[in-house]
Amino acid sequence: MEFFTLFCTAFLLAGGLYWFVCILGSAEQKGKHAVQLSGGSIAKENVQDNYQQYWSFFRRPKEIEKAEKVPAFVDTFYNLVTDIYEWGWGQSFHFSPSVPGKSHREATRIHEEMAVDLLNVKPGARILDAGCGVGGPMRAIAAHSGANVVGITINEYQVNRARTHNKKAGLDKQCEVVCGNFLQMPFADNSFDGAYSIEATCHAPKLEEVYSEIYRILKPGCLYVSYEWVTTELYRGDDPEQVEVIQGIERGDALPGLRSYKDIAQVAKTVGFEVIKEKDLAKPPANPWWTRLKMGRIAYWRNHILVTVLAWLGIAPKGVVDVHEMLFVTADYLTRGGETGIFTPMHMILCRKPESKSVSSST
Ligand SMILES: C=C(CC[C@@H](C)[C@H]1CC[C@H]2C3=CC[C@H]4[C@H](C)[C@@H](O)CC[C@]4(C)[C@H]3CC[C@]12C)C(C)C
Ligand SMILES: C[S@@+](CC[C@H](N)C(=O)[O-])C[C@H]1O[C@@H](n2cnc3c(N)ncnc32)[C@H](O)[C@@H]1O
Repeated sequence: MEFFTLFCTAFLLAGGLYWFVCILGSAEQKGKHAVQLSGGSIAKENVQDNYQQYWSFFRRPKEIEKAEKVPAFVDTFYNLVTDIYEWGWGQSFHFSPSVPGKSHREATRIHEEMAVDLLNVKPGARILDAGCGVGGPMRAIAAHSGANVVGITINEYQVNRARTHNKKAGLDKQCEVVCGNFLQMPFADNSFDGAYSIEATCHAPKLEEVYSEIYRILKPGCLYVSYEWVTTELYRGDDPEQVEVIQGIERGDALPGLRSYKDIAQVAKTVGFEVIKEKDLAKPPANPWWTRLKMGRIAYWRNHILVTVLAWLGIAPKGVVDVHEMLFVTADYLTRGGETGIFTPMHMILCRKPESKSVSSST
């Protein structure tokens, strides 16, 4: 009898633990499980040190001004956060307006499909995803449009994750992933029929550099759409509370400095684009994008306990607790940025590379 009681208790405890870690702990059906959390390409024992290194960029503000150091700093950031993002958010690392009656997953897909619809590309076209993450948008866009998508990301761990997901989804023929810097892309001039970037170019120290690269690889007459992270017309740089929110967003999201909405079209024109459309997709009638962050407050606490226990057991790297804590704080700054309207992660700009000027034949 005693053995039976012991057996039942152990069975219930093991079942409960499995449910807590694998069912509750995974917010997305196909995301990572909590037990698989890693530091990306960083060895388990070095995660904590790399987290400290990440913070040192902000402790010494001069470092961040050195533009050439930014891609390496962004790479470290994505080693630290990629698994947590996938586990707690899904395979698309961006926001989208909430859509009444639709799940987060559906709202995300709608936002991604809108990008490729704006590009007006035909099935079989070759399009670029600048800053592709683990490829959530790339797969949705390839499936929706029939285009062949080439994604580029600075982070090698994401390249491997994206390739694995592409294969699993049966989209590996249509989706290619390259590890590289979008400030110096390994692609020929005039070789793409369209390009998009979703919440990625905010990591570029100088927007001109990434926009001019995208301009270079696009065929004349083709379109580029970007969803940019910017401060809005409501942002006041002399209000300490607002400055704190914006700096909080920069620190928790590896941003070398948020730009103003006013700068985006200006930069696009400077590198040669014609600006066709510009719109903050977060503005009403769109529903708030930040509710998904707010509604997960209980889930955050559950995740925090889970991550702490897994690190204590030696299953997750120690530094993962710090990274999770940092994201928890960042979620609050992002929510405040959204609620006050001083920040948007979806300032959309649609541009065209002009048709090449016809060369008049000499007589
Ligand atoms: C475009 C970028 C990333 C945007 C978002 C995908 C991420 C920004 C903040 C992230 C998160 C914050 C809180 C985390 C939570 C504490 C954890 O338990 C589960 C994951 C989070 C919800 C996580 C998920 C991704 C974000 C929403 C930037 C970097 C340019
Ligand atoms: C917030 S994630 C968005 C990913 C993807 N667009 C999505 O929505 O799921 C930003 C992406 O930009 C990439 N990135 C940032 N700086 C980069 C650079 N200099 N070169 C290439 N990729 C970069 C990151 O590696 C990451 O994949």
